[in-house]
Amino acid sequence: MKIGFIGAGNMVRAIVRGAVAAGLEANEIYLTDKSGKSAPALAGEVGAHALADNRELAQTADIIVLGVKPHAVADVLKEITPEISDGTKLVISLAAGKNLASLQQATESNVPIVRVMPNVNAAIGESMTGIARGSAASSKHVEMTKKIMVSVGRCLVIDEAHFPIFSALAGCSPAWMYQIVDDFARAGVNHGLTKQQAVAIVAQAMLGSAQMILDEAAADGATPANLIDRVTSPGGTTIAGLLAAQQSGLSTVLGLAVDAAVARDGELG
Ligand SMILES: NC(=O)C1=CN([C@@H]2O[C@H](COP(=O)(O)OP(=O)(O)OC[C@H]3O[C@@H](n4cnc5c(N)ncnc54)[C@H](OP(=O)(O)O)[C@@H]3O)[C@@H](O)[C@H]2O)C=CC1
Ligand SMILES: O=C(O)[C@@H]1CCC=N1
Repeated sequence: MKIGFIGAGNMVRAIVRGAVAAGLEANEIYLTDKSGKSAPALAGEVGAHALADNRELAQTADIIVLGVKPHAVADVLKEITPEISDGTKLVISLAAGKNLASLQQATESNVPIVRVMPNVNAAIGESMTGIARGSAASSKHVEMTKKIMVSVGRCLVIDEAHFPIFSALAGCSPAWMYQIVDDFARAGVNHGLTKQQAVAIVAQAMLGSAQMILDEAAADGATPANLIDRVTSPGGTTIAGLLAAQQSGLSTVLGLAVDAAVARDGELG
């Protein structure tokens, strides 16, 4: 199965690197870009092929992944429509905010389209990816999409109505997690650690905490709130820090970040 990626930016690089590391055949991957630089660079790095234009890519590939920014998606779909209008090729869109109806409208109604929301942790096989099926796509197309995305992390087939919140919690949140680590690390620097020491300490704490949340939920249904109670000794340091953070609006701030991302998602469509 030949997979063509239109766009070779941050998200496509993450998926291609992760998928090739997981065993996807690089020789079956085709890439295009706008500048003529990023696709050859990525192709050279992993052993894939860079092609000169999107129509050639659409002719060549069996699965076409739209990896351009949301505002460019409709034009790219129109450009490749002559190559995909017979409905034999699967189109996968990564674009935030572009719903299945608008994607379908930008091409022929029989073209199978699957909408996907991955995240950049795909590069290390740790994406959390949402998948929704378009009106012309079959369960076989969903399985084909899952096969690619499972190679770079966990997948959930979700109702398309949940894409905006999924996009905030899974697509955007890595940036927020990186910000949280950076903020904690700066506080560590303020207390005498080097930035490198502080980042390593906080990143390991975040990694271990995420794994605990998943493992404990699977083992006995423990929630993050249950885990918090195990750390907060009565009269201790953790409860002092937790209350200070809550009094300064930590929960409100995180909720506002999610609300802003969901609102912006609605504007991109
Ligand atoms: N970044 C992320 O964490 C996530 C992104 N997404 C979605 O993925 C998509 C890509 O985002 P991201 O990778 O961050 O964006 P980037 O800006 O990093 O990459 C966009 C890519 O599209 C290429 N491009 C632009 N126009 C064309 C065109 N007409 N034909 C071929 N290639 C073109 C650019 O080429 P060139 O390199 O030459 O400029 C670039 O390689 C977006 O729709 C976004 O919503 C989804 C989930 C997470
Ligand atoms: O910021 C964005 O629009 C994209 C979608 C999710 C993560 N990055």
